[in-house]
Amino acid sequence: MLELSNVSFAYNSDPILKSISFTLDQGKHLSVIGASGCGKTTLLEAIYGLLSFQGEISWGDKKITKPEDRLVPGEPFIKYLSQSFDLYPFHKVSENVGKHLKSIPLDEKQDRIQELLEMVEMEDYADMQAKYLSGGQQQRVAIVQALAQEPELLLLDEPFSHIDQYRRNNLRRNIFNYLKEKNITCIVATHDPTEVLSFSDDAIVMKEGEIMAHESPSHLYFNPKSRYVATLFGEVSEVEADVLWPSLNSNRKVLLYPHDLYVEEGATLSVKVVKSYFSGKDYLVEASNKGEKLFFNHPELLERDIEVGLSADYNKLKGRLEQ
Ligand SMILES: Nc1ncnc2c1ncn2[C@@H]1O[C@H](COP(=O)(O)OP(=O)(O)OP(=O)(O)O)[C@@H](O)[C@H]1O
Repeated sequence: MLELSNVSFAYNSDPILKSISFTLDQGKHLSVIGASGCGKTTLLEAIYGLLSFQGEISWGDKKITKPEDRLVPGEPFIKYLSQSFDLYPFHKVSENVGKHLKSIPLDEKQDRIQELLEMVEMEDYADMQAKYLSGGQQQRVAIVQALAQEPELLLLDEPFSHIDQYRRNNLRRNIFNYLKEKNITCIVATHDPTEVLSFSDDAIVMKEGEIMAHESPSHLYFNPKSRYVATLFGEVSEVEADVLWPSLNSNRKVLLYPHDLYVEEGATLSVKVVKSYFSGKDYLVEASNKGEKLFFNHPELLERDIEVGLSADYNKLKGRLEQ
């Protein structure tokens, strides 16, 4: 189990991590999400042992050391994939992967390199020098380098950020399924809601160096405690509950995702359409209500300036009323 207790860190006088505590069981996958600059990378660096943090981090009975305690900073049983890929540019892709397979007999090595490259759909590039790879291809090789050693704990910093949408889904399935099979514990810093919702057992939301929420992804999604949390999953509207459900007689507000709102004749929430954005299966409609921006999904294009009424299902959303 990974355990952080009261971990704090500052580069100068401004604290970047503020008393972070959580545990993560072996084999579980945790997403760390939050606005840019909230401290996700710094958290991964502290766990890997690259920073002189305060507090304590342990993996089972091993304490994570700090840079001053080691000749080469970083723990050998952890693999950290940072946002820079660090490939050897003049070496072939297969050699870049092979370097991370040190304790494997030579006759098994080629098969293992092939198997790993297939997982990220890079087997056709095995003999190419890394310097000729695109950014996304380099990232795919860096991912398999991280997997090659089968670490006990894997730390991934935005691991699919350079990979096109078309490949990303397949790669994510391959990689996270592989990690589960091998019982490798994993922490992923990400901005991508799909990584949180589809591939994590747990999620941590960070804001300005603090943990705002630590929950299962579905609980986080359906019960966001604040607009900040909900916004990490997409567009969010904040509406007075009274306007949507007058009989409630409440001055509380409710956070709504675009799919929570639907057009209904006679609905009490009246909005003016600003713009419709085609999103494939429907439109994301931006609208305005007394100067407040709102978003809802609609199956057809709605022209600018038309007025529509919007409803939302109270029974489904009552848990989301602000306290
Ligand atoms: N070497 C450094 N010296 C001083 N400040 C730093 C240094 N590295 C990072 N920071 C600051 O620490 C804060 C947290 O940065 P960090 O990279 O952890 O954020 P992040 O959540 O990973 O952001 P992003 O999502 O943009 O990658 C930022 O304000 C950043 O400017």
